[in-house]
Amino acid sequence: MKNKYIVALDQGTTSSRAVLFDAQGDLKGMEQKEFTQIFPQAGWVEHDPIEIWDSQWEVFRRLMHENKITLNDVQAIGITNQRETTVVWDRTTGEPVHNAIVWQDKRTADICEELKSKGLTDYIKENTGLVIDSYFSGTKVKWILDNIPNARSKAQEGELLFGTIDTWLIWKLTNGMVHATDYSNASRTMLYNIKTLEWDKELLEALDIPASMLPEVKNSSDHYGDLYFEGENAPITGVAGDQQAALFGQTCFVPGMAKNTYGTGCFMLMNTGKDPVKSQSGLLTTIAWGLNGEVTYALEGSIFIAGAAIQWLRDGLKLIDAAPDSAYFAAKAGDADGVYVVPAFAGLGAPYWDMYARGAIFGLTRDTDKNHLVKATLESLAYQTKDVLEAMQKDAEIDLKRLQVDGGASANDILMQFQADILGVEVERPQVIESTALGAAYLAGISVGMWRQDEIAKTRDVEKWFTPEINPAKREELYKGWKKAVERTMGWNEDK
Ligand SMILES: Nc1ncnc2c1ncn2[C@@H]1O[C@H](COP(=O)(O)OP(=O)(O)O)[C@@H](O)[C@H]1O
Ligand SMILES: O=P(O)(O)OC[C@H](O)CO
Repeated sequence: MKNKYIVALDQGTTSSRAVLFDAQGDLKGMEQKEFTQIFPQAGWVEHDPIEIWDSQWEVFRRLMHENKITLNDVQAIGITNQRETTVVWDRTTGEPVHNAIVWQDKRTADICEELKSKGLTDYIKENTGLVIDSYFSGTKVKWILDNIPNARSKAQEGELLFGTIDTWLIWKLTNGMVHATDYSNASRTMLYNIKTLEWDKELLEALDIPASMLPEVKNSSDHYGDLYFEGENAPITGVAGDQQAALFGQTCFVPGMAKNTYGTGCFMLMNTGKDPVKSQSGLLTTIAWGLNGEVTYALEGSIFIAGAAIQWLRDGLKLIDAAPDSAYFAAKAGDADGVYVVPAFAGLGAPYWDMYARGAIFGLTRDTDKNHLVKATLESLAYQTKDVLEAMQKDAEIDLKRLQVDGGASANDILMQFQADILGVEVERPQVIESTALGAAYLAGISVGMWRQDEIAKTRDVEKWFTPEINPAKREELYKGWKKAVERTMGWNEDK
């Protein structure tokens, strides 16, 4: 009889994690490893798929050894991943034909323009729930097939496979036996029809992508295959994109419930139930998860740069030694004193969708110092979140009373307090801010009968609430400045 642990493998944009949960959903151990970010030229971002795999396998092994467990103690394994990031590999050798093209990569802006000029904007919105943007996988696959010698002919002969990172990991974990993804990841490819729940033939044709490259799409809670390690095995039974997994981990099971995850980027998702809600305000319609053949939809506001702006303070400007230090300098500043940082380093996502926007700092005076810059950068995460929340309230026609937060940067109290202030709604931080891994664990555990969805919600614990403290006039004045700043960054790179 196996003991009751679940292992979640969380493959994020900057690091791979393996997380151990017990039967109560309590976090019992975590191992993490950063991997190389490759920037071949301005606007391009790549990862080495082999390094991704090696780092994920290393943290898994470390987790098992550090916690002195074997797969005999593990009921099931969940996988969650940075979404959209695209890997194409050889079916026979298992070798990637190119580095993974990361979700932040802007090289396919021209392919996006072509799709727009073919009049596909409405079709794509209607059927995939997405806007045409280089963010999604479809144009990245086309770029690889167009640019890597012999790739298209090999793909046409059925020799190449495409996958997002979940699919790549499942393939590696099962020794090339399983080529599959889940509904939530499929819905981020811009190749998947979220209404018919099939790969979309018209889009495959428009992008010249052979259907033979595509993975099978399964429930998020389902048996994907088995992982073997040191003579024992455990089933892989949960798979979801990291943002959808976080929505599940935050137990946002009822339509109208929303969470915001502050990682490299920042992603707000609201459960909208069994019917897709079409956004009129620059949000995405996406699949939250699929359970027992039935999908739940979500509205999503995707912000490309959030914690990455704090990394920029650390690695680019060298203003801080570590991300948590941002709280110390921001506290010294008090307020940003009219300074606004718009971190549009990778264009702007929701609700603006401007691939050509670039970052800028506004409102500098002779008095501006390091502390103001740090505070303004932290504030930019909160302002971007407000942009998205306003759009979401409009689309879903609801007034959100509280926002459930998680992810690395949600640990920052100064940021969370400013977030509550600028939104004018309560911000609620759970005990486990690793909601992404928890969500993947829940999906895996449900599949093997360890948990029931209706029981999970009762186990969620809140660690801290942040209540709005500034007056509405001040809030409005600050936000007006932000909107003005954003406007001035838009289209900056259009002529390049
Ligand atoms: N205390 C903090 N204050 C502000 N930002 C933070 C803090 N801790 C971590 N971060 C930021 O959060 C991000 C890491 O969060 P994480 O959830 O691990 O992201 P990901 O899954 O995208 O790799 C980094 O970009 C880092 O700069
Ligand atoms: O790796 P994260 O946590 O920054 O998430 C990335 C998103 O999945 C991109 O859509």
